[in-house]
Amino acid sequence: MAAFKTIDDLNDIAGKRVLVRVDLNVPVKDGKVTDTTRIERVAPTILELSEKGAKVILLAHFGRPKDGPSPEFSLSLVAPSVEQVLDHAVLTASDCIGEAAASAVAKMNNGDILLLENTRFHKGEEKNDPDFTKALAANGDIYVNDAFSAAHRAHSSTEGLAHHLPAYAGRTMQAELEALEKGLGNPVRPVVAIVGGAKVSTKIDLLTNLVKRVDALVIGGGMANTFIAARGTNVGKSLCEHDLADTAKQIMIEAATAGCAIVLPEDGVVAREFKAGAANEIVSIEAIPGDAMVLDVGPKSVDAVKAWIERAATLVWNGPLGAFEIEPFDAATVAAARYAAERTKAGKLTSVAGGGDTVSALNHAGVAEEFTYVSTAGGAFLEWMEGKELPGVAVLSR
Ligand SMILES: Nc1ncnc2c1ncn2[C@@H]1O[C@H](COP(=O)(O)OP(=O)(O)O)[C@@H](O)[C@H]1O
Ligand SMILES: O=C(OP(=O)(O)O)[C@H](O)COP(=O)(O)O
Repeated sequence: MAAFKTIDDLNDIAGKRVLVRVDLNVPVKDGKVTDTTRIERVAPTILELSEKGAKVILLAHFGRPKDGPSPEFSLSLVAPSVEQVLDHAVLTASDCIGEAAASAVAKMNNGDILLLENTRFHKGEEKNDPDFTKALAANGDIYVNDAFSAAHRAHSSTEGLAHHLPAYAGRTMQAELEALEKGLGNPVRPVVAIVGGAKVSTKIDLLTNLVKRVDALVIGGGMANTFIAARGTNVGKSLCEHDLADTAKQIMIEAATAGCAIVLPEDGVVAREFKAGAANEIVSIEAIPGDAMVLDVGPKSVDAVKAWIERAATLVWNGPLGAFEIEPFDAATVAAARYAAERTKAGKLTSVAGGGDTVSALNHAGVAEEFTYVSTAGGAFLEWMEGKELPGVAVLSR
């Protein structure tokens, strides 16, 4: 029996208003969704509830809007892709609470699917504010959380709602937890983690505990620049969070104590513009020009990453090694992903990767299907790896 209630515990839901928290935080370029994996993963829950006659009301965040509603962060950009993936009409509302939401819900027929606007357009969402949570709850009879990738956030729509409405785990939430437990519950050593990407400040703290659980931590992407700068190396105009230098140093100390190798890039591919085809050169990591930025790790670093993948029995990967969306800065991520896929196919490696952009990068490399398991979650996946309790999961527990 699952540790929490699932959709199997829901009976007679025809006509019931079911608030379903999904993660629609998908990569978008020029106003178009570039990877629909997260939508595909939540589709079974949405369609199952709709087929059972529920009024399915989708709640989601999109990006990190700072100052209330803005077109850039509107879920109306994502709605057409949701409709396409579901092959079902999707109604929309211009707000997730108040009159706009209530009147859209009142017009729903059994089986309809409605996508409410970005929950983060309200400050109350991230504060898990009880009044905001009540306003969300007013539109539902039942709450289903299918957003494992947002379950590390104790927000109104990911945690608060479970205190107001009968709460259930969706199919993806259930499947993610089961698959991670199966693949990483008792990982075969050596365990190598690759962490890269751009969300440095929200992920760097996680590394303090991760180094106690893995044998090597390979750092790439924007995360690597922060570590290299902490060591005193000039990183030019690279994406780097200089104020996290002390955290980075502390992680290196924790790693040494725990016997975890920290692997930083030896070389980088630098450019002066963040755009596809920008003029670029390979430089030693100690010689980054002051007016340039590292957009990918270099060939020597790729060899080192591959050597660590070869040594690993289990690979855990979150965050691309470079700005993979713009060629040629996808080279290291693609090479490492293909090598990990090759080792997995040969039966030498259990490979588990997670994160919205990481999934997109693996799809770009053409190997997502060949990994042992690909989670939709990045930060939540790393926190799960650390052994931390995820608020969105804990609140569903029986
Ligand atoms: N060196 C770099 N400089 C700038 N951006 C980078 C660099 N390396 C990776 N990125 C960016 O990191 C982003 C993905 O990071 P992140 O959101 O942390 O991953 P995920 O969504 O998989 O958890 C991508 O958009 C990629 O372009
Ligand atoms: O994309 C997400 O995180 P991830 O990139 O760490 O997987 C989730 O939707 C959570 O988003 P947030 O990190 O803005 O809270």
